[in-house]
Amino acid sequence: MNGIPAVPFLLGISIVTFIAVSLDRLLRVKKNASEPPFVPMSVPYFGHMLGVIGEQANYYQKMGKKCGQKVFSLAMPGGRIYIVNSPDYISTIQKVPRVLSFWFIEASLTKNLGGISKKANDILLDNARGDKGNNSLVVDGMKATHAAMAGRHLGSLTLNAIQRANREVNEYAKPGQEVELWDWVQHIFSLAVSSSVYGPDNPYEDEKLERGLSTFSDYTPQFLSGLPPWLIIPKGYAAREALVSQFEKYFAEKSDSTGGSELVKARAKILREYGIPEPDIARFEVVNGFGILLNLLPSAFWTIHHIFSDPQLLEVIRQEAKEAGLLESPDGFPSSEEELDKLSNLPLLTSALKEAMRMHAAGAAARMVMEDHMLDGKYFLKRNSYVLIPNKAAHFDKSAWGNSADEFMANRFDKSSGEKIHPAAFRGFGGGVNLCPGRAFSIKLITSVVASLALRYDIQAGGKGKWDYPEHDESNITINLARPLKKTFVQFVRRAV
Ligand code: HEM
Repeated sequence: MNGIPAVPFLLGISIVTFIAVSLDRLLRVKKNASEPPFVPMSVPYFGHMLGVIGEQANYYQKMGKKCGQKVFSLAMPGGRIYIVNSPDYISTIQKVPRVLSFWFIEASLTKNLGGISKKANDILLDNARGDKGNNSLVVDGMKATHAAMAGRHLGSLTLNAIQRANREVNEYAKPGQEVELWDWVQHIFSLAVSSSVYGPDNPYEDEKLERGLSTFSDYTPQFLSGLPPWLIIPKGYAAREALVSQFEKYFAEKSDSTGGSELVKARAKILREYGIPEPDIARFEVVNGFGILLNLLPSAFWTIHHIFSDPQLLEVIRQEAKEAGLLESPDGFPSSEEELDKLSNLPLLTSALKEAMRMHAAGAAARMVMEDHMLDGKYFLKRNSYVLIPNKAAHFDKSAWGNSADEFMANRFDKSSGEKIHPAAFRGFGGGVNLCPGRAFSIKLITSVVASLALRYDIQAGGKGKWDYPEHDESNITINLARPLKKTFVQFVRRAV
């Protein structure tokens, strides 16, 4: 031991070994032989975590290709996540919603995301696992939401949204004026949806708040980290608190019961019945904004982009809208609940919307494993782990969509085209008991605006007159679709009808 004293040297070795063994115990995943195969990683313990941080949901698809498996495990420090890239297994997952739970995830994330009080969080988490019977705030709240978006409530909600969209389109589709399409879409659709949900005192009438919801949601991972948001993400925190303060005013002035839709009334009612403190109701509603608004906006954007950038498709959509009788409606928008039926006669436009949602999917649906479970009798899933279902993987699966999976085919979802679609391969609105209750509303609103635009306007791309592909911004983990990365400048040109 030339020059190095033996005792400190051995002590040093022992400390390093002790730390290494302790870290290994802490970070190593004890695998069960029946778990989905684990994909090896290049950086010990942290490789997959770094991959997910760097590439988000695209990393899951990459690992699927690397290991050649549709169901696989990624070891994370101290745990694992399961990735399901197969429509067949998605169907299996949907059959056990209480064991592989979306509702539990929603409940457990609301505390940090919405900044709700301890009392509200305790009420929300009480029986969120479902082991004390069937009732809990999260399940009863979902049931109330689904009921408020069905039957006659759905008709009035949809009509109100469409009428507001009509007003905004007339105001903001000014011929000869150049607008940025994503900006325009966000404005028209945010106001249409939020005014129909919240009524005359709609907090999102203030454009700063309307855009603030996106800003708030962009910081979701940081909110979920549990670190003080006012310190680490002052911009996201300020955006959330500005919304909360406007919604506190909204509920304090009873704007929900005087002018709000059945949806906002039903949700506030169930929160009050469970004893949620009044200031927390505003916080719950701000988080609900993600579901109500954020997926709808890119769905509308990509539908408009695909249709108006393709003159042949636009012409067929125009013809379809005429045949559905929309030319006889004021400005091409249904003006009564009976007239909403006209929107059911737009099979190609409805198909093009779903195809746009398929092509531009992002993110992943998440489920929590509530108890040890054998998926389809084949794969062992360990309690308290996450199952992730990347939307893109299902949407581009060639075994489900055929060789045209990578192409935009406007009529793919039109039943008359004869294409059979795997029941779990389209994840646009989720599936099973968690199927989106806003889907009929969203489809009618978007198809209504696009049909009216098609009948009344041409949309010309600015600059060189060529529609460029604006590419994907997939940075927001709460949105199921990519937002456009680059700006698209356009001009509206009135047509003679
Ligand atoms: C184009 C617009 C929309 C898209 C793409 C969309 C997408 C989705 C998806 C993918 C899910 C399932 C999540 C999962 O399984 O992990 C979902 C669930 C949900 N959506 Fe939507 N959504 C849209 C509009 C709306 C609207 C307008 C509302 C309400 C006004 C809404 C309320 C909900 C709710 C409450 C759930 C949870 C359902 C449950 O667990 O029972 N969505 N949505």
